[in-house]
Amino acid sequence: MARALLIVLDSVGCGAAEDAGAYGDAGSDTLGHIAQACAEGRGDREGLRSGPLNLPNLFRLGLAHACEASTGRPLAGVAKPAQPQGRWGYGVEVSQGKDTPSGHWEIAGCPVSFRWGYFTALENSFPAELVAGIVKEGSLPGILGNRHASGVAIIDELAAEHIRTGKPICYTSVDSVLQIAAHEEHFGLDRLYALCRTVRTLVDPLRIGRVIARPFTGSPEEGFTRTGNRKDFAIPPPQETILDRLAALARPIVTVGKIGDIFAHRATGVEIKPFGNAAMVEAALEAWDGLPDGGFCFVNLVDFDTEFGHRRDVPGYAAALEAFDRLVPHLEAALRPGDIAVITADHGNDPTWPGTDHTREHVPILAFGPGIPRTPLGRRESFADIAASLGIWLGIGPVGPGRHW
Ligand SMILES: O=P(O)(O)O[C@H]1O[C@H](CO)[C@@H](O)[C@H]1O
Ligand SMILES: [Mn+2]
Ligand SMILES: [Mn+2]
Repeated sequence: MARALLIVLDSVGCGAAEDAGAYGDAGSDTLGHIAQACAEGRGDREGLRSGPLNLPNLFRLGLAHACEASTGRPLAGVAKPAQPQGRWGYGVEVSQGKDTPSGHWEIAGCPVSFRWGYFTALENSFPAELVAGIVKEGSLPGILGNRHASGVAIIDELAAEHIRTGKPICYTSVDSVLQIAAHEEHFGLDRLYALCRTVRTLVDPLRIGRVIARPFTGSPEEGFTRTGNRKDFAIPPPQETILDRLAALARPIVTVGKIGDIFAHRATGVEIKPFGNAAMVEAALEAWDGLPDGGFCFVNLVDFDTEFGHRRDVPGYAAALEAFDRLVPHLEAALRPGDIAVITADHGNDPTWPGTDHTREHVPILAFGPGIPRTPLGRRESFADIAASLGIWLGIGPVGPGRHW
């Protein structure tokens, strides 16, 4: 029986979607602009990387073809192979929102049909009643922040005051999120998680997608660093996902990285959560090796987004792509006859774009495996085509409203 390996490269978009203008993102292009910057020498960083974007394995599977089909422009500085060895295409998001849950749920066969709640005010972002609720239910002396912010910057700015006062740092972004940063020792990690659970119930009526714990360590003298203990408290997907269908049929499921959090731990099987892209691929390969027939392994690689997209770090993003590319042959070697692997993304996060938020983009879709034909997938009108197709591949029928390939 077939097995399926689905890898989401978090934020690796391949060109502005037709509706990107409604998100302030017309012209954004995560992969295209990284390739362009690298071709022009703006992707160089001493000791890290230099030169044109070098992704020989992903290009061999059809990534450059997918980018060009999405934007109508070739990737700068990249010679694309004449005949890709994978099935390549790109997906268009139908859900309203350029956030991680929307992208992942749609990939899993559950597009988001409702509108998320957002905290749109840049300052004093949280309604007064909500702040009062957080303070009361969390037994807190108050909160800091209460505005739109980039996570690393707001910790640098407010961590000392947080330690002095015991007030957690609460902030948001253009996404449907309420993030809480607190010091692992001074405030306490378990206490931060408990606070996030409390706040989760408070923001449920506001349809906020995620409450995110952002623990950090350090001191004013040595500086502060976010740790790997980030935890997302998401609302569950509103309808069946491919995970639900597989779990109901007692199929083996392994989820790696943020997947468990994103699906509110519903039908997420054995959850593995190492820190960092390389460790996640390694853990996924190990789990895949022991995954029985009919099994599904669903992986999210978050570093592209968190470490480089939101930080608007082009050389860092390019280096992370190149590091992943070097692991692709290991993924290919791990596929047996009957297996399929799909590499895709959940939204864009163009590191050359103004601001620090996600960008509304198409995503690449690369499918490969020993028995997979090399015909193009073309343009897919929903990310949900992935769940529909993997459902068929796994013998459980198409899942969700997508059209299978
Ligand atoms: O700046 P940081 O804290 O990384 O926040 C980012 O992470 C959040 C969740 O992905 C996004 O909404 C974005 O604001
Ligand atoms: Mn994401
Ligand atoms: Mn993000």
